[in-house]
Amino acid sequence: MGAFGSQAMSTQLRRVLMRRPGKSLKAADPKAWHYGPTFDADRAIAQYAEFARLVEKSGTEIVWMEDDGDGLADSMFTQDPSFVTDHGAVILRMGKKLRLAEPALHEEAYTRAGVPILGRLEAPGTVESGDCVWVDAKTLVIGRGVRSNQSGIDQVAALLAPHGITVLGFDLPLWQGAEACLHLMSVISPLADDLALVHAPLMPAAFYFLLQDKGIKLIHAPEEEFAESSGLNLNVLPTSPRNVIMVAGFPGTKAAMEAEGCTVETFEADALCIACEGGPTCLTRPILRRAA
Ligand SMILES: NC(=O)NCCC[C@H](N)C(=O)O
Repeated sequence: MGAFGSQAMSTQLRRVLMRRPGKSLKAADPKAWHYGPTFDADRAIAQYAEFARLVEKSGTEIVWMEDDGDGLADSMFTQDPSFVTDHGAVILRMGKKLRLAEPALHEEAYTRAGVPILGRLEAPGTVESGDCVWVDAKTLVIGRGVRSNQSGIDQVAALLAPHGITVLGFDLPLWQGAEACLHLMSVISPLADDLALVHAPLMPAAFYFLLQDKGIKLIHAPEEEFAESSGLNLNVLPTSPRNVIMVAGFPGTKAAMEAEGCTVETFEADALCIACEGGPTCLTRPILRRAA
């Protein structure tokens, strides 16, 4: 059996599922996929390679899936179709219809990698893991919004309850509409057990107060950088507590994290993350996070 278990957001990343963009991204119709004006598949592929290099440099093992031209352009965003608990992987059901085939690809990859399957979501339930945040090892928050619905949240809660895990659902706003991508992780990136980067105006109020009650310090990312990047300035991947990878070009956000003791690495991602609406956390599905 392969190593797995990830009921944390910033503990040392050891093993991660990623899918290298290729033929499907090159063939993608930007209008159909809701990709923005800076989309350029060849540049996106090159920017992804640099991101993968940074992940590997952190000492993380990458379990690879390849894009052989199945048409699933968004499947490089491996954060969303599944998540991994200490008891196995949960295979989700996507809210974005163009992504419905992706969870089956994750299930195949987990089977190859020796990760057991804890359960699968069924229609009409939808949950995308970009909406899921562990606030501690026994509490999973899910943002109910354009991608994740109550049926999906109930199904995840039923799968996790036997393992002593509580699931809390909090409402997200519609913001830029049903076609755009606003996940719970679009408004927060946990950076350490006691620290998170946030865009408070779009946070569910109950979630904001829960983090405050838990004594988690919130860094408020500069509003103008959030607006300029459609939120990709704060989609930051911790490879270990206070060691993070972010999209280049947002000096105010970077400085705010450095002021709290974070070490920040950046990569150019205008054609990849900004255009395709997903940042470094979205490009990775942690399989194992474990402290030394
Ligand atoms: N967790 C994330 O925020 N994932 C980003 C997914 C972007 C992708 N274009 C989507 O719309 O699903």
